[in-house]
Amino acid sequence: MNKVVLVTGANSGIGLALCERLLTQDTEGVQLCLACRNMQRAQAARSALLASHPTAQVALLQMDTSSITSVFKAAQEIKLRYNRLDYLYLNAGIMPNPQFDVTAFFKGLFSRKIITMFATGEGILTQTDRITPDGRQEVFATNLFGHFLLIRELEPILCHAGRTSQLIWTSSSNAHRSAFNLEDIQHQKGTQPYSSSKYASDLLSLALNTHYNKQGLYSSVICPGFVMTNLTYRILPSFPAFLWTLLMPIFWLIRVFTNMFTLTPYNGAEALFWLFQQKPESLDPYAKYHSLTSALSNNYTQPQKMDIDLETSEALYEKLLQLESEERRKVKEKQKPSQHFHSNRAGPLSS
Ligand SMILES: NC(=O)C1=CN([C@@H]2O[C@H](COP(=O)(O)OP(=O)(O)OC[C@H]3O[C@@H](n4cnc5c(N)ncnc54)[C@H](OP(=O)(O)O)[C@@H]3O)[C@@H](O)[C@H]2O)C=CC1
Ligand SMILES: CC(C)=CCC[C@@H](C)[C@H]1CC[C@H]2C3=C(CC[C@]12C)[C@@]1(C)CCC(=O)C[C@@H]1CC3
Repeated sequence: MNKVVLVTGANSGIGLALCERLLTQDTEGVQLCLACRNMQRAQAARSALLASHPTAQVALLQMDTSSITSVFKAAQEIKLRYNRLDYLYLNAGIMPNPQFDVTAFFKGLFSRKIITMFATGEGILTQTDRITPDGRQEVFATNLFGHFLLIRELEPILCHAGRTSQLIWTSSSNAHRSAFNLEDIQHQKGTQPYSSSKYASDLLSLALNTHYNKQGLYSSVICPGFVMTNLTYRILPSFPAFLWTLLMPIFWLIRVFTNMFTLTPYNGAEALFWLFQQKPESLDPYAKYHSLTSALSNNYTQPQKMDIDLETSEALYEKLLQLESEERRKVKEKQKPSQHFHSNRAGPLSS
């Protein structure tokens, strides 16, 4: 039976490279669904995939992970289209308005933390977040909460007796405990919403394993390394794309010191692809699976223990469940007037 694979943020960068790799390995055996916010970009991605794999099954789905209504609507559509979902890649992500601290960067160059700085971006990046029309912090909503709601909505097709399904989060080496605060899970107060959202995804993955493993659903976290994509190009907006290309020899040199400079989306997708081939029961819920590229350009995947604990992961899970109830209540409130006219029809969000 074909494996059904859904990838969020699949129209570019690491998500698109993963789709290409999945089809290259098994064109006929995979039913791909690209979940994207922009259908024009999604169409372009589909055409590119079909150009190299003309017989592949590639479907498109409109979903904006920052919008509660869009996520609920997309989940309904997925449940109508598929009666099983084998892999759900939670890959869509943003880092809006990044500010690159040039002074900290030059200080870092002459400190003992130079390798860590290049591997994680620690200490040199901050962001200014925005509020979504739903009233949530945009980075939290896009990178974490929209995905959480999607998983909860897709529970019936993810959890099946007698078979397993996998959730695979694209996290980051930039995920730090210090950026995350249980009292401010949306990161309203700080300047590192990206790091906070990625650390929250590490915690949430652990909690999902605690709550869903017995139903055959497993969650893992990967880090793609540092990859040149739209997300990273925006970090230095005044830096045109060709200057990034000119920096490539320096980046290849840095690879001698840190194998986290995977640089291409293909290399960055290594761990995502590797997890596709693993038995989920054999994976470590406390590990982050890193895509790594050696100085000689060999790709491999390596697990590294995450700086997370069960207690914090459970506390975050509880808070997310509370937010979920709030959102469901709001949606029901909005539906109330129209219920008058459609009294006997169960609404898409009635679960
Ligand atoms: N590049 C890197 O070095 C690293 C990246 N990552 C993570 O990898 C993931 C993929 O990013 P990457 O490939 O680098 O960057 P890209 O910007 O190329 O890809 C991000 C994808 O997410 C989509 N997306 C963004 N916001 C939303 C939204 N609200 N709803 C639906 N889709 C959305 C984008 O769509 P659109 O094209 O419409 O913007 C795009 O398809 C992200 O989670 C990122 O945090 C982690 C570590 C390092
Ligand atoms: C020579 C020169 C101008 C170097 C600039 C390098 C920095 C812009 C990068 C060094 C490490 C990079 C990095 C990221 C962004 C760009 C760097 C800071 C990320 C934070 C991007 C998003 C992630 O999820 C993790 C990345 C870690 C490394």
